[in-house]
Amino acid sequence: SQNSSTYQQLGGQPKVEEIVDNFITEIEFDSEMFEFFKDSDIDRFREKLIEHLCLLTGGPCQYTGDSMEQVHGGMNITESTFNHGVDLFINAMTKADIPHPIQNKILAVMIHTRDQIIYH
Ligand code: HEM
Repeated sequence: SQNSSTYQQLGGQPKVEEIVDNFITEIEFDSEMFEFFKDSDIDRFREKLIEHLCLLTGGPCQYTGDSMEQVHGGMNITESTFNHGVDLFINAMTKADIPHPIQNKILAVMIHTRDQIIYH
């Protein structure tokens, strides 16, 4: 409905966690993406991405991680790598059975982080 948040529509915290876990699996099996994460603390990444996705979709969360610029600024992420990451995220949502209209709502808010993540 118009009055409920995207967070509620996608299924709340259990679904946010399922999407993030699926996304981590997608990254692990993708050599281009895994290269960026090979020295990362994946438990921290999981925790912060869950908070971030909850907040991004209007859920009752606080984000305690670093800013998108701080985290991604030194990584030289190209537009093509960013788009590839979005594709993996779509796979993660599809495997969590998120309906396509809800996927589109999530992508619409996520796209605002693009300029903070791509290398300029
Ligand atoms: C496809 C391009 C992307 C790449 C290659 C990438 C890469 C990374 C890497 C390697 C880390 C871990 C940093 C570390 O170990 O300290 C990270 C953290 C993170 N990323 Fe990305 N990322 C991408 C896109 C995104 C997008 C689209 C979002 C959200 C909309 C996002 C949200 C986050 C968050 C919330 C963290 C955790 C920040 C923290 O720990 O404080 N990333 N990213």
